[in-house]
Amino acid sequence: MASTDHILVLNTGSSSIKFSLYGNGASELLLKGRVENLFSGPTRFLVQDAAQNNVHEQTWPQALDHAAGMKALLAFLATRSGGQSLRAVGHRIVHGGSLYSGPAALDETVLAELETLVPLAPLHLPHNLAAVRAAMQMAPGVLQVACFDTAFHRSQPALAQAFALPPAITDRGIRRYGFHGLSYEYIASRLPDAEPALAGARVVAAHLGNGASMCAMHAGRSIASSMGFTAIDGLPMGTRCGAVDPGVVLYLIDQLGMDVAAVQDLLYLKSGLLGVSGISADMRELEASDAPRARLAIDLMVYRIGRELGSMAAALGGIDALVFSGGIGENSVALRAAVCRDARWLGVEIDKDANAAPGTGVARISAAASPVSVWVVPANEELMIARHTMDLLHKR
Ligand SMILES: Nc1ncnc2c1ncn2[C@@H]1O[C@H](COP(=O)(O)OP(=O)(O)O)[C@@H](O)[C@H]1O
Ligand SMILES: CC(=O)OP(=O)(O)O
Ligand SMILES: [Mg+2]
Repeated sequence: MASTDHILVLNTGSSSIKFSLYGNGASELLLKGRVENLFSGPTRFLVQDAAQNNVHEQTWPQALDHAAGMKALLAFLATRSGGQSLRAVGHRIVHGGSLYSGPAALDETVLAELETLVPLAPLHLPHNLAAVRAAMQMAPGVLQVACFDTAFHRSQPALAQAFALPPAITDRGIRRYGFHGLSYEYIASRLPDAEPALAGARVVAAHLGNGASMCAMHAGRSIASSMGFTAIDGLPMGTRCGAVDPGVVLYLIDQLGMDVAAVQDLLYLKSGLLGVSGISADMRELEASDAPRARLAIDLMVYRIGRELGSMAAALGGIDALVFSGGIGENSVALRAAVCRDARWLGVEIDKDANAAPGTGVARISAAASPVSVWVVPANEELMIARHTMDLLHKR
């Protein structure tokens, strides 16, 4: 590799590990890779260069866990020269609690603090922290930076972060945080390039991937999020239920005799698209299925997105733009069409052809006369992490 000043970014999600390697600070993408289908299998590891040529491909007939996925990823990175110019590793850390409102250099003290937040993000934080430890071992002495999903939402008004609970409870950090902040921050950074007027606009963005949430942004700052204390709140997701009446949890424990582990397993891993359909957590499989329960799972997701959109518009006092991102938001033509159909009352008018083929970059998919513009913005949490990591590196 000719370039220097490499930054490695690790994005450990609930079912995948993504990485990006940047050269010359964060300005040049060198490699991008993804270990996917962890737990569900068959696990696949694909690495592409900046021109999207496949440079490494590996599949396993079975399902790998995060540790085995990380091992394969590190083994691949070890085969690449340029390790000597690795300046920093940036990590996506899903929860920063009330402790962190911006990127932080990772050390044992910070790791110990983050360990205390594991119950707030049981599907993500253990894997995030394991990735940090693996990277520390791979590159001892290299700066490791935590970039938090929650940080972008700390600008929300106090009311948006509050639960109607007594202070004795809320003082213990039990409040709304919001997630997918790195994705929303990236979206906020891209929209003004596409349409300068959006810099000061009221925007609702939907990050619809395995985890799914929505965010209301005003002038590029988060003012409300569909996710709250944990990443189960809000929309139904691949395997997570989204918002349920808290009375359901009490009933599960008190009347159905479920213990905490069983409730956690149900709400985080056996609900959402998978739970409702009984078929799959994968939107592609549900869209390809004729089963009525597959249809129901998709309809429920679309319905909840519509309800949440109304709530976000209320928080913003109106809406100027709607953005789709994440694996489902970027790729499901049918879901975008259904959400926009239900949002006509807000002034959303989609352009059918543009929606059917938005292309690969930031794309406008609304009709020219639509009062609310609609956009597809491919998610890029990794670039946001690389930028934050470079900033912290320069400050040191
Ligand atoms: N062409 C497609 N059509 C519909 N859904 C898709 C398509 N491609 C990917 N998806 C969906 O995107 C979701 C995964 O989103 P992604 O953002 O990649 O996940 P993660 O949160 O793990 O990063 C899955 O439900 C998958 O089915
Ligand atoms: C916060 C969250 O839900 O993340 P992911 O989409 O990676 O599961
Ligand atoms: Mg995701």
